[in-house]
Amino acid sequence: MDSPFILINLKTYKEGMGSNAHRIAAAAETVAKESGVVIGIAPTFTELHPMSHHYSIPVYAQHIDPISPGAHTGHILPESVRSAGARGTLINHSERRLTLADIDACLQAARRLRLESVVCTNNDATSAAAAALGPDYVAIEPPELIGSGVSVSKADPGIIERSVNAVLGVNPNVKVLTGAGIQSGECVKIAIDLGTCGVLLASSVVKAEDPESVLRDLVSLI
Ligand SMILES: O=C[C@H](O)COP(=O)(O)O
Repeated sequence: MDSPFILINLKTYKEGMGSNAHRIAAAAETVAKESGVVIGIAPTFTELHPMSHHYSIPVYAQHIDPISPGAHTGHILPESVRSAGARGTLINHSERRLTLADIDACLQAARRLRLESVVCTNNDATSAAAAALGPDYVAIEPPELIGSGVSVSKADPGIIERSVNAVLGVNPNVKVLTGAGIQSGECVKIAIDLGTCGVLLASSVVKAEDPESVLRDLVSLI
């Protein structure tokens, strides 16, 4: 079995920018080394290269656009994300939704560039649809729990279980993450016991006064 995976999305929180982004990345690097858990970070686009340059942890983009190099303005070019040192990318985050056709085009770009793909979904039906497109990961996140402080692991374990079954039924090579309100080692353990390989989270780490101690707690039961 692969190592458990924790992916920290810094979103556009002010607490996740500049020196704070470095503080969180350094904490993630320390805790990953101590625990053997893979901890990745998804900073804002302009901080992809500083993060990939300074830290050994995997760095992910928060989004790519389904475009190739050419006459586009104000888009996120998958090639630029790759050359900034990203290991992979989120696709279709709840706060950056795409059409199914665009998700497919983003996945083709990710495969072409050898970027790991994490397609976010909002329920088990969309998890199955995403799995049919063959991403590396599907991340199931009930939108109403995102940033709520209420953990999907405790409030809605059924959606995790149903999504794991839906994804594995469609494509057993796709790994499942879950997210929304994840804040403790107990939340992570429940998610893993339900068949996911880890979690996608943001506010509990990004807004913490001491991100390192939250990360230590998150890995404590796995
Ligand atoms: O990308 C992360 C998710 O949207 C979860 O956010 P949250 O941990 O703040 O609920």
